[in-house]
Amino acid sequence: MTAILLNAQDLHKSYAGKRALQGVSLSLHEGEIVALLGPNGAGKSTLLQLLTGLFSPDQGHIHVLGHDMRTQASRALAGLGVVFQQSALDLDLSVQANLLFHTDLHGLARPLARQRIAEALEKIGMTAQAKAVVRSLSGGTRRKVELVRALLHQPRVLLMDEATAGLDMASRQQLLTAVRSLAQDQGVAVLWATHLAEEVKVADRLILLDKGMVRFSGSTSDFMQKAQADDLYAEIFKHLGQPVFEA
Ligand SMILES: Nc1ncnc2c1ncn2[C@@H]1O[C@H](COP(=O)(O)OP(=O)(O)OP(=O)(O)O)[C@@H](O)[C@H]1O
Repeated sequence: MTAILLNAQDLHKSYAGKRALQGVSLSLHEGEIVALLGPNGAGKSTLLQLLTGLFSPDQGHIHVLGHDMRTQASRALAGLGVVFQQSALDLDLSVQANLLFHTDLHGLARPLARQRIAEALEKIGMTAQAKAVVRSLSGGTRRKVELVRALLHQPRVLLMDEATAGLDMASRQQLLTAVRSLAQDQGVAVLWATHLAEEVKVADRLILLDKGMVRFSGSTSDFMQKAQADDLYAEIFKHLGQPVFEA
């Protein structure tokens, strides 16, 4: 059995009395990609906000690499890389300056940081753009910088919230391939909130959230069977499109 890198137990969160999460538990194992699905308002963003330490749950616990998000936040956060839907880049700074800002936050020594940044940019063919101001880059290129940024401190867990928003098909494919190899080659555990069939396809497991509760956790084939008997699954199934389950 592979190691559990992230473990969330019985998470509850309400906003002004409105329940957004009602007892959500999940774990992410080394090297697996888990797709997080759910209709609008299901609680996906809330869950990711709790997992990334942005907010505290009203009840429940989150451990990253065994570190409690509440009492050992900096250790827990050191194990996490995050790509949010909204950009975390400063548009008026260069690519390099943005990346150095992130490595400084994580306490990486500058020589090591510069080396990692140079290697990462080379890998995605962006060496020539290291000095470019982020505002001058296309949306897709900015997303690639976001992913590089999220990985510079070499986290063991990667959380992605609709991370391919705004990418064209080719760029999305590149990102999928990069994430797949992170999981396979480096054992990174990935939680990927998405609405896109092709992203679900690379997942090892699906978690379906609805009305703040986990309605399903399992393989795509199990999900498919449920879709034949349950309206909610059928709806998600229809929304994602059948090709996702043919692979
Ligand atoms: N800051 C907030 N204040 C009040 N209610 C909120 C807040 N954030 C989320 N909610 C409510 O909590 C519930 C869960 O919302 P959340 O954004 O987590 O869902 P989601 O699955 O990410 O939805 P979407 O797919 O539309 O982004 C919704 O009913 C939403 O209206």
